[in-house]
Amino acid sequence: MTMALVLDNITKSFHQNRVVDNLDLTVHQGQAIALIGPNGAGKTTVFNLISGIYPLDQGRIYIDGTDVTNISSGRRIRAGVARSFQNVRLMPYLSVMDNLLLGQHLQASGVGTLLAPFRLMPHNRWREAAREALETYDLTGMENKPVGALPYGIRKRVDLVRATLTGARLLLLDEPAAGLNPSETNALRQHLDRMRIDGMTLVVIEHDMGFIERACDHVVVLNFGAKIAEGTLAQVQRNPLVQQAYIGTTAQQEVMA
Ligand SMILES: Nc1ncnc2c1ncn2[C@@H]1O[C@H](COP(=O)(O)OP(=O)(O)OP(=O)(O)O)[C@@H](O)[C@H]1O
Repeated sequence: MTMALVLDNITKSFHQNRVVDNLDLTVHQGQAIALIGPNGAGKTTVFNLISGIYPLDQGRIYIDGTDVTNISSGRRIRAGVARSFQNVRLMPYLSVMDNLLLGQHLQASGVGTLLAPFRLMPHNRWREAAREALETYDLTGMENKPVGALPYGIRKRVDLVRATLTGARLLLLDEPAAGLNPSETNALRQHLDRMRIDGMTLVVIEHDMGFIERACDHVVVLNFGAKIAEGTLAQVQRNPLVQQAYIGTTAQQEVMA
């Protein structure tokens, strides 16, 4: 099975604070992994390390078998990593279509980027791909609407479509279900399943255990930057180390449910 992501013994400290501690993680292509842990456990930092925002202190990161440890954030995007943030980062005054085209434009390199402003070939091809993706993700008819006027759940879905259009094969999702109502959450799960069928690999930071149970097949638990458990959600919920890590936290009830 192809390994979409390998974290090989990665470590990161800020000043004297070891935030990611000798972390090993392997994610196979098409898998959806949840990264959970109490506040401050290091989850966002792991995303920042995978996407190349911060350099590692130690260890190596492989994406699709390629060692990306020393390559820039921009080149990692071209290597197939996309990220969806908790606060949707789209241009609110631009239409859905323009946001999607902008995403494709920023990701592209070489001749395509040069030709795009002149509305030559790649631009039309991108527009066609964007239209198809909008249809696939149940957003038909939305292309001319300004993003800022759309309900939050729809904006999040547009953000997901933007990520798929970058040609990403590994998607890092930061609390994708936060702020969604139950029917939007259900639709999100179905869309993520579809992305996986298409070969996308997902790593998800999420606090909603019900969502994790339905959307992810493997759960990794961090505490103080170290992996303390992994397995199915039921397995990690039964783990005494996990229960101990969450004691006294606001998420205690959810994790031990
Ligand atoms: N750029 C930085 N400089 C210094 N400390 C940082 C930096 N980024 C993160 N940290 C620290 O690293 C630790 C882990 O933070 P991180 O945001 O990765 O945790 P988290 O598990 O995502 O938490 P949460 O669930 O609250 O979002 C925290 O103590 C945080 O203060």
